[in-house]
Amino acid sequence: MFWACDPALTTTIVNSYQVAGPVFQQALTTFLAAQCAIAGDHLWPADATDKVLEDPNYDFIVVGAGSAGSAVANRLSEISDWKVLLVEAGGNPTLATEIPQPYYSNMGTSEDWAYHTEPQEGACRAYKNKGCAWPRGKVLGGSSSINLMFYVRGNKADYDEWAADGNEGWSFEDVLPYFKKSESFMGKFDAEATKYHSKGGYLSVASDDNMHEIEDLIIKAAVELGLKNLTDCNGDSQIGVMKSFTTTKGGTRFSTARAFLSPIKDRKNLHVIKNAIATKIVFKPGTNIVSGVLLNKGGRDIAVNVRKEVVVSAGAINSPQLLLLSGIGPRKHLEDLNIEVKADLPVGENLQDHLFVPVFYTKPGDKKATTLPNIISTFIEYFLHNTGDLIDTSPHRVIAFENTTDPNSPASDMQYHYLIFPPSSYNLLDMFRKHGLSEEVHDKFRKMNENKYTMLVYNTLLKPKSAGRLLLKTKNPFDKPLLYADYYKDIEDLYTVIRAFKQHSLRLGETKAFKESGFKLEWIELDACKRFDKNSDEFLECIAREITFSLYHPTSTVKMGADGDPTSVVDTKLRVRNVTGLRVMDASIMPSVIRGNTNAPSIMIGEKGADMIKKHWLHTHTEL
Ligand SMILES: Cc1cc2nc3c(=O)[nH]c(=O)nc-3n(C[C@H](O)[C@H](O)[C@H](O)COP(=O)(O)OP(=O)(O)OC[C@H]3O[C@@H](n4cnc5c(N)ncnc54)[C@H](O)[C@@H]3O)c2cc1C
Repeated sequence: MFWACDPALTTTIVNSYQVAGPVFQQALTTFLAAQCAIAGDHLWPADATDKVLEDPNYDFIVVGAGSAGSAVANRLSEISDWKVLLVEAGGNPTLATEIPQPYYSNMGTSEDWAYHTEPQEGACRAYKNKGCAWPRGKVLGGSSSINLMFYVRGNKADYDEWAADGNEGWSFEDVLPYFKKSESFMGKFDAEATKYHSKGGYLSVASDDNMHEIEDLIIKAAVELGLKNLTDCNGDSQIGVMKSFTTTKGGTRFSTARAFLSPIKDRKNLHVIKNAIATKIVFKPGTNIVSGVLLNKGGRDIAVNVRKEVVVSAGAINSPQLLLLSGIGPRKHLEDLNIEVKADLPVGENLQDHLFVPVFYTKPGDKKATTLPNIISTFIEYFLHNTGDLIDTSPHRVIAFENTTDPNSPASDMQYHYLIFPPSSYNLLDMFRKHGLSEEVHDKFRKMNENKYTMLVYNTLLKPKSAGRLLLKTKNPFDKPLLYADYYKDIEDLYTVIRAFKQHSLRLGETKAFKESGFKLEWIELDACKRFDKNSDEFLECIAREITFSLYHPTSTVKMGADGDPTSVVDTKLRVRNVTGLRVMDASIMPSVIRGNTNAPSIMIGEKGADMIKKHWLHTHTEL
């Protein structure tokens, strides 16, 4: 029970403040009601553990209620004859997940799987444990409940490249209807928007006419550097600078839990079991035909049977982990762990991600915004009036895309984000500590941010040539898998980041807009990079290898590919090869990571995958 929604508790709390007078009591009541309205348990489907125990037989079992899984469960349960079970390792969204602005506050909480990459020589060197932080949502809505809410679909070329590699049905033209199907676009429908956006879907996509002065500044500076000012990176062209659309509505985050689960929370044929982990896919004895899933809830094993199909939507880390635990993966790796091999497939290979390296700009400022009374009044304003700084992700909404080798190419190789930290904001939320960076970086960032606005330009490598891999550490489903990011394994990736520094991020300081604003380039003086001249490539390389970050977009570990593609795990209908009754639908199936943020594409994959299942079972009625 979310405490602010409990009438008895609310009355007790309010009554205990009688001495403060009726006005205060009224304010407190409104405050508690607002909290309940934002994140109360009544908003989400109830937990169905009792129903599962009573009758553990389903037509479909969907593992993971994240970006893709929530969409899949919703669409499959539209067929009232189908009994659908959605299994989620986490619980309900919380107040912290639902307030848009302090998104990094969810890192390291119980709503985060909190993965870290394995130490590697050439990147993530400035982290305490030498591995980059890979947060993943462990909550209804999955990573869409803890993400930064940018609504970006990627570049048309991404999908056309997938199709050109033999993934029939996955060109941009093929996937656009599924992006539109999921979407309830809240911006203006001009000619371009009408082509690319739609109103009828579940997912609110917000476009805000208000421009924060810092957003305006960044756009002006980027335009000075030659980028076009666009209104929509999901429109005709992606290359340029713009204010991103966001998955927010009415002052709250619009996760896929809010979009796809909340409106159907009482649907009779959809059961949602929460805080339950799928530990193994089960097969009919002596066959490769899937018969169900083994779950673990609070230490208790629960076997659930499936009549039609299991859909794994546990994300790019947990989906391959579950397949490997179930005997689907590289033979040698499985045999080394004494796991019976069901299908010898390259699960966990081809791990791709977007890394970013920050460049810092600072300007003197007043600490006032981050003093305790100010923070409290900001929260009060949010709860009582649903206005103020917390209602959206302003002023962090600007993004830019460019191709650093060919300015005329329609396909980007770099994306820029710009995050602004008010003076002393580390007191409120220390992004560097949350990510596990060393005390040295943390202390130097604090010093930098003490009396200054600090802008971090995220130089994000969009089309990495390097790929890593995921392996099981042990066959215990509760042990985290080993994540080898292998950033910069292909040295071209490092060169692209350095080019981006020189073409964009370092040049921002030379623009009239930045000069007038007072923002100046400032480096964190890392001991490891001290010996290099700041104008040299060696210095930039050092920075790129020390303070490497993940932009939280791991993909492609259960790669989709055409028949005959030995690197693929699923076919173009997302069916796991050499196994019957099992599909994977989430970011892990992307043949290669798309040039943009990965939430909207994961939802699209869920929409398209669910449609494939419907077409199969409703129109052909054949066994898979
Ligand atoms: C901090 C952060 C910021 C980001 N910012 C953005 C952004 O601004 N815009 C954007 O487009 N993208 C962003 N992303 C990326 C985007 O959110 C993800 O790529 C996307 O949500 C992935 O969707 P998915 O369905 O593949 O997996 P997820 O959404 O991660 O869903 C997987 C779900 O499966 C559950 N699960 C896992 N294993 C099991 C199991 N064994 N049993 C039961 N349940 C299980 C998980 O708990 C989770 O709920 C961000 C991600 C993070 C973490």
